Amino acid sequence: MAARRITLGIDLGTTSVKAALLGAAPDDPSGFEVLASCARAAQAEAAAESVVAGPQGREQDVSRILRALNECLAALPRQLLRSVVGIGVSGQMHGVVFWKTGQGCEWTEGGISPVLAPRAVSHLVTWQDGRCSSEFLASLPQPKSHLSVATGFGCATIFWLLKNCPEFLKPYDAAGTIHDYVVAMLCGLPRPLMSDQNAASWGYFNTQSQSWNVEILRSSGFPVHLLPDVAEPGSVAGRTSRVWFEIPKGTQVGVALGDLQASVYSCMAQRTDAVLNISTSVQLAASMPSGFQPAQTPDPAAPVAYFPYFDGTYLGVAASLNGGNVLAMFVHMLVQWTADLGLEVEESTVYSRIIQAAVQQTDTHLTITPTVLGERHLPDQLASVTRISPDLSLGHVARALCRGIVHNLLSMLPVRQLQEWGVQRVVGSGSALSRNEVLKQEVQRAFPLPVSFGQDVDAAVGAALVMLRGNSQKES
Ligand SMILES: Nc1ncnc2c1ncn2[C@@H]1O[C@H](COP(=O)(O)OP(=O)(O)O)[C@@H](O)[C@H]1O
Ligand SMILES: O=C(CO)[C@@H](O)[C@H](O)[C@H](O)[C@H](O)COP(=O)(O)O
Repeated sequence: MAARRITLGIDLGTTSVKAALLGAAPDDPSGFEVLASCARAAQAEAAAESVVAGPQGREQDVSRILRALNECLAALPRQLLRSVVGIGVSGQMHGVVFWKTGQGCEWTEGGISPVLAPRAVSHLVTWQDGRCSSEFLASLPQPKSHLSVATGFGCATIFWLLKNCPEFLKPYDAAGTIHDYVVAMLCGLPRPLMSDQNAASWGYFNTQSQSWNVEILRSSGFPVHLLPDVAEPGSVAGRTSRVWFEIPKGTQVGVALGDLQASVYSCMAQRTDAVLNISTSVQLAASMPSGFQPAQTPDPAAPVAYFPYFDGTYLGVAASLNGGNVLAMFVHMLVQWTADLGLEVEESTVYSRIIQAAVQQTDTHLTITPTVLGERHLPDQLASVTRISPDLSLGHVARALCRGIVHNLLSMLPVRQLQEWGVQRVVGSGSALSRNEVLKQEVQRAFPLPVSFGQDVDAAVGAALVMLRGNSQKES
Protein backbone atom coordinates (compact mmCIF):
# COMPACT_ATOMS: atom_id res chain seq x y z
CA MET A 1 0.00 0.00 0.00
CA ALA A 2 1.36 3.46 -0.86
CA ALA A 3 2.37 5.59 2.16
CA ARG A 4 -0.11 8.32 3.05
CA ARG A 5 0.80 11.81 1.78
CA ILE A 6 1.25 14.03 4.85
CA THR A 7 2.21 17.68 4.90
CA LEU A 8 3.35 19.85 7.80
CA GLY A 9 2.14 23.43 8.23
CA ILE A 10 3.92 25.90 10.50
CA ASP A 11 2.57 29.29 11.55
CA LEU A 12 4.93 31.73 13.27
CA GLY A 13 2.39 34.05 14.93
CA THR A 14 2.97 37.11 17.06
CA THR A 15 2.04 35.33 20.28
CA SER A 16 2.45 31.65 19.51
CA VAL A 17 3.92 29.15 17.09
CA LYS A 18 1.56 26.51 15.72
CA ALA A 19 2.12 23.36 13.72
CA ALA A 20 -0.35 21.02 12.03
CA LEU A 21 0.00 17.72 10.19
CA LEU A 22 -2.49 17.18 7.37
CA GLY A 23 -3.42 14.11 5.39
CA ALA A 24 -5.59 13.81 2.30
CA ALA A 25 -9.14 12.61 3.13
CA PRO A 26 -10.98 12.07 -0.16
CA ASP A 27 -14.21 11.14 1.68
CA ASP A 28 -14.33 14.39 3.65
CA PRO A 29 -15.95 17.41 1.88
CA SER A 30 -12.84 19.47 2.68
CA GLY A 31 -10.59 16.81 1.12
CA PHE A 32 -8.24 16.82 4.11
CA GLU A 33 -7.95 15.77 7.71
CA VAL A 34 -5.93 17.36 10.54
CA LEU A 35 -3.94 14.41 11.91
CA ALA A 36 -2.21 16.27 14.74
CA SER A 37 -1.56 19.83 15.82
CA CYS A 38 0.31 21.73 18.44
CA ALA A 39 0.70 25.34 19.67
CA ARG A 40 3.36 26.84 21.93
CA ALA A 41 3.51 30.38 23.34
CA ALA A 42 6.66 32.02 21.99
CA GLN A 43 7.02 34.67 24.74
CA ALA A 44 9.34 36.32 22.28
CA GLU A 45 8.93 40.01 23.16
CA ALA A 46 12.50 41.25 23.53
CA ALA A 47 13.31 41.55 27.23
CA ALA A 48 14.81 45.05 27.08
CA GLU A 49 13.50 48.16 25.38
CA SER A 50 14.98 48.43 21.88
CA VAL A 51 18.33 50.21 22.21
CA VAL A 52 17.92 51.89 18.84
CA ALA A 53 14.16 52.51 18.67
CA GLY A 54 13.30 53.35 22.30
CA PRO A 55 9.84 52.76 23.76
CA GLN A 56 8.08 52.83 20.37
CA GLY A 57 10.04 49.78 19.21
CA ARG A 58 8.45 46.33 19.20
CA GLU A 59 11.00 43.61 18.71
CA GLN A 60 11.03 39.86 19.20
CA ASP A 61 13.85 37.50 20.03
CA VAL A 62 14.33 35.03 17.16
CA SER A 63 15.87 32.39 19.45
CA ARG A 64 12.61 32.23 21.43
CA ILE A 65 10.55 31.87 18.27
CA LEU A 66 12.78 29.02 17.11
CA ARG A 67 12.62 27.43 20.57
CA ALA A 68 8.80 27.42 20.40
CA LEU A 69 9.05 25.98 16.88
CA ASN A 70 11.36 23.18 18.05
CA GLU A 71 9.00 22.46 20.98
CA CYS A 72 6.03 22.18 18.62
CA LEU A 73 7.87 19.76 16.34
CA ALA A 74 9.03 17.68 19.30
CA ALA A 75 5.39 17.34 20.42
CA LEU A 76 4.11 15.94 17.10
CA PRO A 77 3.87 12.16 16.56
CA ARG A 78 7.16 10.89 15.19
CA GLN A 79 5.68 8.21 12.95
CA LEU A 80 3.62 10.89 11.16
CA LEU A 81 6.60 13.22 10.82
CA ARG A 82 8.45 10.42 9.04
CA SER A 83 5.83 10.51 6.25
CA VAL A 84 5.93 14.27 5.68
CA VAL A 85 6.38 15.08 1.98
CA GLY A 86 6.05 18.86 2.12
CA ILE A 87 6.39 21.73 4.59
CA GLY A 88 4.35 24.94 4.31
CA VAL A 89 5.24 27.95 6.45
CA SER A 90 3.29 31.12 7.24
CA GLY A 91 3.68 33.85 9.83
CA GLN A 92 3.16 37.37 11.06
CA MET A 93 3.41 39.67 8.07
CA HIS A 94 5.03 43.11 7.66
CA GLY A 95 7.93 42.47 10.08
CA VAL A 96 11.62 42.24 9.18
CA VAL A 97 14.56 40.22 10.45
CA PHE A 98 18.16 40.57 9.19
CA TRP A 99 20.85 37.91 8.97
CA LYS A 100 24.26 37.19 7.49
CA THR A 101 24.17 34.84 4.52
CA GLY A 102 25.57 31.41 5.34
CA GLN A 103 25.65 32.24 9.07
CA GLY A 104 21.97 32.74 9.84
CA CYS A 105 21.61 29.58 11.92
CA GLU A 106 23.30 26.56 13.32
CA TRP A 107 22.00 23.06 13.84
CA THR A 108 22.60 22.01 17.42
CA GLU A 109 21.99 18.66 19.08
CA GLY A 110 18.58 18.83 20.73
CA GLY A 111 17.96 15.33 22.10
CA ILE A 112 15.66 13.61 19.61
CA SER A 113 16.87 15.58 16.64
CA PRO A 114 19.19 18.40 15.63
CA VAL A 115 17.37 21.68 16.22
CA LEU A 116 17.57 25.06 14.51
CA ALA A 117 19.17 27.86 16.51
CA PRO A 118 19.83 31.42 15.27
CA ARG A 119 23.38 32.69 14.83
CA ALA A 120 24.13 35.98 13.06
CA VAL A 121 20.54 37.26 13.21
CA SER A 122 18.94 40.50 14.40
CA HIS A 123 15.78 40.75 16.47
CA LEU A 124 12.55 40.60 14.49
CA VAL A 125 11.09 44.12 14.21
CA THR A 126 7.38 43.30 14.16
CA TRP A 127 4.23 44.72 12.56
CA GLN A 128 3.43 46.28 15.96
CA ASP A 129 6.56 48.46 15.88
CA GLY A 130 5.76 52.16 16.19
CA ARG A 131 9.16 53.78 15.51
CA CYS A 132 8.09 55.39 12.21
CA SER A 133 6.11 58.52 13.10
CA SER A 134 3.61 60.07 10.68
CA GLU A 135 6.21 62.78 9.94
CA PHE A 136 8.87 60.19 9.17
CA LEU A 137 6.51 58.24 6.89
CA ALA A 138 5.58 61.48 5.09
CA SER A 139 9.29 62.07 4.38
CA LEU A 140 9.61 58.76 2.47
CA PRO A 141 9.28 58.54 -1.32
CA GLN A 142 5.82 57.82 -2.73
CA PRO A 143 5.54 54.08 -3.53
CA LYS A 144 4.47 52.86 -6.96
CA SER A 145 1.96 50.43 -5.50
CA HIS A 146 -1.70 50.35 -4.56
CA LEU A 147 -0.67 49.81 -0.92
CA SER A 148 0.52 52.64 1.29
CA VAL A 149 3.35 52.26 3.78
CA ALA A 150 2.77 52.23 7.54
CA THR A 151 4.94 51.89 10.60
CA GLY A 152 5.94 48.25 11.19
CA PHE A 153 6.23 47.56 7.43
CA GLY A 154 9.62 46.06 6.50
CA CYS A 155 10.67 48.76 4.02
CA ALA A 156 9.67 51.58 6.40
CA THR A 157 11.69 49.93 9.19
CA ILE A 158 14.73 49.60 6.90
CA PHE A 159 14.43 53.28 5.89
CA TRP A 160 14.23 54.21 9.59
CA LEU A 161 17.32 52.15 10.45
CA LEU A 162 19.18 53.63 7.50
CA LYS A 163 18.44 57.15 8.71
CA ASN A 164 18.72 56.68 12.49
CA CYS A 165 21.14 53.83 12.94
CA PRO A 166 23.02 52.94 9.73
CA GLU A 167 25.61 50.94 11.71
CA PHE A 168 22.88 48.49 12.69
CA LEU A 169 22.47 47.25 9.11
CA LYS A 170 26.19 46.79 8.40
CA PRO A 171 26.67 43.19 9.64
CA TYR A 172 23.76 41.86 7.60
CA ASP A 173 23.33 41.08 3.90
CA ALA A 174 19.95 39.29 3.90
CA ALA A 175 16.48 40.13 5.19
CA GLY A 176 12.98 38.72 5.18
CA THR A 177 9.93 38.11 7.32
CA ILE A 178 10.45 35.61 10.15
CA HIS A 179 8.80 32.89 8.04
CA ASP A 180 11.05 33.67 5.04
CA TYR A 181 14.00 33.33 7.39
CA VAL A 182 12.84 29.91 8.63
CA VAL A 183 12.32 28.65 5.05
CA ALA A 184 15.79 29.91 4.07
CA MET A 185 17.37 28.21 7.11
CA LEU A 186 15.56 24.88 6.66
CA CYS A 187 16.75 24.69 3.06
CA GLY A 188 20.11 26.43 3.43
CA LEU A 189 19.13 28.93 0.71
CA PRO A 190 21.91 31.28 -0.40
CA ARG A 191 19.32 34.08 -0.88
CA PRO A 192 15.88 34.31 0.76
CA LEU A 193 12.73 33.96 -1.34
CA MET A 194 9.58 35.90 -0.56
CA SER A 195 6.02 35.52 -1.87
CA ASP A 196 4.10 38.52 -3.19
CA GLN A 197 1.83 38.12 -0.13
CA ASN A 198 4.71 39.03 2.18
CA ALA A 199 6.43 41.43 -0.24
CA ALA A 200 3.22 43.49 -0.44
CA SER A 201 3.18 43.62 3.37
CA TRP A 202 6.62 45.32 3.38
CA GLY A 203 5.51 48.21 1.13
CA TYR A 204 7.18 49.43 -2.09
CA PHE A 205 6.07 46.32 -3.96
CA ASN A 206 3.95 46.48 -7.10
CA THR A 207 1.60 43.51 -7.21
CA GLN A 208 0.68 44.07 -10.88
CA SER A 209 4.25 43.91 -12.14
CA GLN A 210 5.24 41.54 -9.29
CA SER A 211 8.33 43.63 -8.63
CA TRP A 212 9.88 45.83 -5.97
CA ASN A 213 10.01 49.60 -6.60
CA VAL A 214 13.76 49.18 -7.05
CA GLU A 215 14.44 52.49 -8.82
CA ILE A 216 12.42 54.56 -6.33
CA LEU A 217 14.12 52.83 -3.43
CA ARG A 218 17.63 52.96 -4.88
CA SER A 219 17.38 56.67 -5.63
CA SER A 220 16.56 57.22 -1.92
CA GLY A 221 19.67 55.31 -0.83
CA PHE A 222 17.73 52.20 0.28
CA PRO A 223 19.92 49.07 0.50
CA VAL A 224 18.12 47.23 -2.32
CA HIS A 225 20.38 44.17 -1.94
CA LEU A 226 18.30 43.38 1.18
CA LEU A 227 15.12 42.87 -0.88
CA PRO A 228 14.43 39.13 -1.25
CA ASP A 229 13.78 37.51 -4.64
CA VAL A 230 10.07 37.08 -5.26
CA ALA A 231 8.44 33.70 -5.98
CA GLU A 232 4.93 32.25 -5.99
CA PRO A 233 3.48 31.49 -2.54
CA GLY A 234 3.66 27.75 -1.87
CA SER A 235 5.89 27.02 -4.86
CA VAL A 236 8.93 24.98 -3.88
CA ALA A 237 11.58 27.23 -2.29
CA GLY A 238 13.98 24.35 -1.69
CA ARG A 239 14.42 21.09 0.20
CA THR A 240 15.33 20.44 3.81
CA SER A 241 19.09 20.25 4.16
CA ARG A 242 18.98 17.56 6.88
CA VAL A 243 16.68 15.26 8.83
CA TRP A 244 14.54 17.42 11.14
CA PHE A 245 12.45 15.73 13.84
CA GLU A 246 12.22 12.59 11.66
CA ILE A 247 11.15 14.60 8.59
CA PRO A 248 13.35 13.20 5.83
CA LYS A 249 16.22 15.24 4.41
CA GLY A 250 15.25 16.56 0.96
CA THR A 251 11.59 17.28 1.86
CA GLN A 252 10.07 20.12 -0.20
CA VAL A 253 9.58 23.44 1.61
CA GLY A 254 7.17 26.00 0.14
CA VAL A 255 7.80 29.72 -0.31
CA ALA A 256 6.25 31.23 2.85
CA LEU A 257 2.69 32.58 2.90
CA GLY A 258 1.26 35.48 4.88
CA ASP A 259 -0.68 34.25 7.93
CA LEU A 260 -3.69 36.21 6.72
CA GLN A 261 -3.81 34.37 3.39
CA ALA A 262 -3.02 31.04 5.05
CA SER A 263 -5.93 31.41 7.52
CA VAL A 264 -8.29 32.39 4.73
CA TYR A 265 -7.10 29.45 2.60
CA SER A 266 -7.84 26.98 5.39
CA CYS A 267 -11.41 28.09 6.01
CA MET A 268 -12.87 29.81 2.95
CA ALA A 269 -14.96 26.97 1.51
CA GLN A 270 -16.83 29.20 -0.98
CA ARG A 271 -15.84 32.47 -2.65
CA THR A 272 -18.94 33.93 -0.97
CA ASP A 273 -17.48 33.31 2.52
CA ALA A 274 -15.86 36.14 4.47
CA VAL A 275 -13.20 35.12 7.00
CA LEU A 276 -12.91 36.81 10.39
CA ASN A 277 -9.63 35.89 12.05
CA ILE A 278 -8.91 36.92 15.64
CA SER A 279 -5.45 36.19 16.95
CA THR A 280 -3.05 38.86 18.29
CA SER A 281 -4.48 41.19 15.65
CA VAL A 282 -7.82 40.84 13.87
CA GLN A 283 -8.75 40.78 10.21
CA LEU A 284 -11.95 40.55 8.20
CA ALA A 285 -11.32 39.42 4.63
CA ALA A 286 -13.38 38.59 1.55
CA SER A 287 -12.53 37.50 -2.01
CA MET A 288 -12.49 40.09 -4.75
CA PRO A 289 -13.91 38.89 -8.08
CA SER A 290 -11.34 37.35 -10.43
CA GLY A 291 -9.88 40.03 -12.70
CA PHE A 292 -10.20 42.66 -9.92
CA GLN A 293 -7.32 45.14 -9.93
CA PRO A 294 -6.97 47.72 -7.14
CA ALA A 295 -6.60 51.42 -8.05
CA GLN A 296 -2.87 52.06 -8.40
CA THR A 297 -2.71 55.02 -6.01
CA PRO A 298 -2.09 54.30 -2.33
CA ASP A 299 -4.68 55.80 0.01
CA PRO A 300 -3.34 55.93 3.60
CA ALA A 301 -6.78 57.00 4.88
CA ALA A 302 -8.58 53.89 3.55
CA PRO A 303 -9.57 51.35 6.23
CA VAL A 304 -9.75 48.52 3.66
CA ALA A 305 -6.64 47.26 1.85
CA TYR A 306 -6.38 44.82 -1.05
CA PHE A 307 -3.86 42.06 -0.36
CA PRO A 308 -2.63 39.55 -2.95
CA TYR A 309 -4.07 36.07 -2.45
CA PHE A 310 -3.26 33.24 -4.91
CA ASP A 311 -3.05 33.16 -8.72
CA GLY A 312 -3.34 36.92 -9.23
CA THR A 313 -6.49 37.32 -7.11
CA TYR A 314 -6.99 39.71 -4.20
CA LEU A 315 -8.61 39.77 -0.79
CA GLY A 316 -10.39 42.91 0.44
CA VAL A 317 -9.19 43.19 4.05
CA ALA A 318 -9.86 45.27 7.12
CA ALA A 319 -6.75 44.58 9.22
CA SER A 320 -7.17 46.05 12.68
CA LEU A 321 -4.16 46.42 14.96
CA ASN A 322 -6.45 45.94 17.97
CA GLY A 323 -7.56 42.32 18.37
CA GLY A 324 -6.66 39.66 20.91
CA ASN A 325 -3.72 41.86 21.94
CA VAL A 326 -6.16 44.30 23.57
CA LEU A 327 -7.63 41.49 25.66
CA ALA A 328 -4.08 40.39 26.48
CA MET A 329 -3.28 43.94 27.66
CA PHE A 330 -6.41 43.96 29.84
CA VAL A 331 -5.40 40.62 31.35
CA HIS A 332 -1.82 41.86 31.99
CA MET A 333 -3.25 44.97 33.62
CA LEU A 334 -5.47 42.92 35.94
CA VAL A 335 -2.55 40.65 36.86
CA GLN A 336 -0.42 43.73 37.61
CA TRP A 337 -3.13 45.46 39.65
CA THR A 338 -3.64 42.26 41.63
CA ALA A 339 0.11 42.10 42.30
CA ASP A 340 0.07 45.77 43.32
CA LEU A 341 -2.61 44.82 45.86
CA GLY A 342 -0.28 42.17 47.26
CA LEU A 343 -1.99 39.15 45.66
CA GLU A 344 -1.02 36.71 42.94
CA VAL A 345 -3.02 35.37 40.03
CA GLU A 346 -2.13 33.40 36.89
CA GLU A 347 -2.90 34.94 33.49
CA SER A 348 -4.76 31.81 32.40
CA THR A 349 -7.02 32.11 35.47
CA VAL A 350 -7.76 35.73 34.63
CA TYR A 351 -8.69 34.79 31.04
CA SER A 352 -11.13 32.12 32.17
CA ARG A 353 -12.63 34.34 34.94
CA ILE A 354 -13.21 37.36 32.72
CA ILE A 355 -14.72 35.18 30.00
CA GLN A 356 -17.00 33.51 32.58
CA ALA A 357 -18.05 36.87 34.03
CA ALA A 358 -18.90 38.25 30.59
CA VAL A 359 -20.84 35.11 29.60
CA GLN A 360 -23.07 35.79 32.59
CA GLN A 361 -23.35 39.50 31.75
CA THR A 362 -25.29 38.97 28.54
CA ASP A 363 -25.57 42.67 27.64
CA THR A 364 -24.08 46.04 28.60
CA HIS A 365 -24.48 49.77 27.99
CA LEU A 366 -20.77 50.26 28.53
CA THR A 367 -19.06 51.17 25.27
CA ILE A 368 -15.34 50.58 24.69
CA THR A 369 -13.57 51.69 21.55
CA PRO A 370 -10.50 49.45 21.92
CA THR A 371 -8.05 51.22 19.60
CA VAL A 372 -5.20 51.50 22.12
CA LEU A 373 -2.70 50.92 19.31
CA GLY A 374 -4.37 53.25 16.81
CA GLU A 375 -5.10 51.92 13.34
CA ARG A 376 -2.98 52.18 10.21
CA HIS A 377 -5.52 54.55 8.66
CA LEU A 378 -5.88 56.47 11.98
CA PRO A 379 -2.45 56.17 13.63
CA ASP A 380 -3.14 58.80 16.29
CA GLN A 381 -6.42 57.35 17.53
CA LEU A 382 -6.48 56.06 21.11
CA ALA A 383 -9.03 53.96 22.99
CA SER A 384 -12.03 55.36 24.86
CA VAL A 385 -14.64 54.19 27.36
CA THR A 386 -18.10 55.79 27.48
CA ARG A 387 -21.56 55.19 28.99
CA ILE A 388 -20.18 54.15 32.38
CA SER A 389 -22.92 53.36 34.90
CA PRO A 390 -22.45 52.68 38.66
CA ASP A 391 -22.54 48.87 38.22
CA LEU A 392 -19.18 48.64 36.47
CA SER A 393 -18.58 44.91 37.03
CA LEU A 394 -15.85 42.82 35.47
CA GLY A 395 -18.53 41.19 33.31
CA HIS A 396 -19.62 44.56 31.88
CA VAL A 397 -16.03 45.54 31.08
CA ALA A 398 -15.06 42.20 29.50
CA ARG A 399 -18.22 42.06 27.38
CA ALA A 400 -17.82 45.68 26.26
CA LEU A 401 -14.20 45.00 25.35
CA CYS A 402 -15.07 41.95 23.22
CA ARG A 403 -17.95 43.85 21.58
CA GLY A 404 -15.69 46.83 20.97
CA ILE A 405 -13.11 44.70 19.11
CA VAL A 406 -15.77 43.33 16.76
CA HIS A 407 -17.54 46.69 16.26
CA ASN A 408 -14.27 48.49 15.57
CA LEU A 409 -13.50 45.98 12.81
CA LEU A 410 -16.98 46.40 11.33
CA SER A 411 -16.55 50.17 11.36
CA MET A 412 -13.60 49.56 9.01
CA LEU A 413 -15.41 47.07 6.76
CA PRO A 414 -19.19 47.31 7.21
CA VAL A 415 -21.51 44.37 6.54
CA ARG A 416 -23.14 46.42 3.74
CA GLN A 417 -19.82 46.40 1.88
CA LEU A 418 -19.40 42.66 2.42
CA GLN A 419 -22.89 42.10 1.02
CA GLU A 420 -22.09 44.24 -2.04
CA TRP A 421 -19.12 41.92 -2.60
CA GLY A 422 -21.52 38.97 -2.53
CA VAL A 423 -20.63 37.62 0.93
CA GLN A 424 -23.25 35.19 2.26
CA ARG A 425 -21.53 33.67 5.28
CA VAL A 426 -18.82 34.51 7.81
CA VAL A 427 -16.29 31.93 8.99
CA GLY A 428 -14.55 32.73 12.27
CA SER A 429 -10.97 31.59 12.85
CA GLY A 430 -8.00 32.17 15.14
CA SER A 431 -7.29 30.97 18.65
CA ALA A 432 -8.29 34.22 20.39
CA LEU A 433 -11.78 33.58 18.97
CA SER A 434 -11.94 29.81 19.40
CA ARG A 435 -10.98 30.13 23.09
CA ASN A 436 -13.38 32.96 23.92
CA GLU A 437 -17.13 32.29 24.09
CA VAL A 438 -17.95 35.98 24.55
CA LEU A 439 -16.10 37.03 21.40
CA LYS A 440 -18.00 34.30 19.55
CA GLN A 441 -21.33 35.61 20.88
CA GLU A 442 -20.45 39.18 19.90
CA VAL A 443 -19.44 38.04 16.40
CA GLN A 444 -22.75 36.20 16.02
CA ARG A 445 -24.65 39.27 17.24
CA ALA A 446 -22.83 41.72 14.99
CA PHE A 447 -23.29 39.92 11.66
CA PRO A 448 -26.76 39.61 10.10
CA LEU A 449 -25.33 36.62 8.20
CA PRO A 450 -24.78 32.95 9.11
CA VAL A 451 -21.57 32.58 11.13
CA SER A 452 -19.56 29.39 11.64
CA PHE A 453 -16.35 28.81 13.57
CA GLY A 454 -13.24 26.99 12.38
CA GLN A 455 -10.28 25.63 14.27
CA ASP A 456 -7.59 27.41 16.24
CA VAL A 457 -4.52 26.58 14.20
CA ASP A 458 -5.95 27.71 10.87
CA ALA A 459 -2.93 29.48 9.39
CA ALA A 460 -0.81 26.35 10.05
CA VAL A 461 -3.55 24.24 8.44
CA GLY A 462 -3.69 26.62 5.47
CA ALA A 463 0.08 26.44 5.00
CA ALA A 464 -0.02 22.62 5.11
CA LEU A 465 -3.02 22.55 2.76
CA VAL A 466 -1.28 24.61 0.09
CA MET A 467 1.50 22.01 0.09
CA LEU A 468 -0.95 19.09 0.19
CA ARG A 469 -2.83 20.37 -2.83
CA GLY A 470 0.53 20.96 -4.47
CA ASN A 471 -0.74 24.40 -5.44
CA SER A 472 2.26 24.87 -7.68
CA GLN A 473 4.83 22.15 -7.34
CA LYS A 474 7.34 23.71 -9.67
CA GLU A 475 10.77 24.58 -8.33
CA SER A 476 11.28 28.36 -8.05
N1 LIG B 1 -5.99 31.42 28.13
C1 LIG B 1 -6.56 32.14 27.15
N2 LIG B 1 -7.90 32.12 26.97
C2 LIG B 1 -8.47 32.84 25.99
N3 LIG B 1 -7.78 33.62 25.13
C3 LIG B 1 -6.45 33.67 25.26
C4 LIG B 1 -5.76 32.93 26.26
N4 LIG B 1 -4.44 33.18 26.12
C5 LIG B 1 -4.31 34.04 25.08
N5 LIG B 1 -5.50 34.34 24.55
C6 LIG B 1 -5.78 35.23 23.41
O1 LIG B 1 -5.14 34.70 22.26
C7 LIG B 1 -4.39 35.75 21.61
C8 LIG B 1 -3.20 35.15 20.89
O2 LIG B 1 -3.67 34.25 19.95
P1 LIG B 1 -2.68 33.43 19.02
O3 LIG B 1 -3.50 32.67 18.04
O4 LIG B 1 -1.72 32.68 19.86
O5 LIG B 1 -1.93 34.62 18.29
P2 LIG B 1 -0.94 34.67 17.07
O6 LIG B 1 -1.48 33.81 15.96
O7 LIG B 1 -0.94 36.11 16.71
O8 LIG B 1 0.39 34.18 17.56
C9 LIG B 1 -4.01 36.69 22.72
O9 LIG B 1 -3.76 37.99 22.22
C10 LIG B 1 -5.23 36.63 23.63
O10 LIG B 1 -6.23 37.55 23.25
O1 LIG C 1 -1.86 43.38 9.31
C1 LIG C 1 -2.25 42.51 8.63
C2 LIG C 1 -2.55 42.66 7.18
O2 LIG C 1 -2.30 43.97 6.83
C3 LIG C 1 -2.45 41.23 9.23
O3 LIG C 1 -3.49 40.68 8.53
C4 LIG C 1 -1.24 40.38 9.07
O4 LIG C 1 -1.69 39.10 8.76
C5 LIG C 1 -0.28 40.26 10.20
O5 LIG C 1 0.42 39.12 9.91
C6 LIG C 1 -0.87 40.22 11.56
O6 LIG C 1 -1.07 41.49 11.96
C7 LIG C 1 -0.12 39.38 12.56
O7 LIG C 1 -0.78 38.19 12.65
P1 LIG C 1 -1.18 37.53 14.04
O8 LIG C 1 0.09 37.22 14.72
O9 LIG C 1 -2.04 38.50 14.76
O10 LIG C 1 -1.94 36.28 13.65
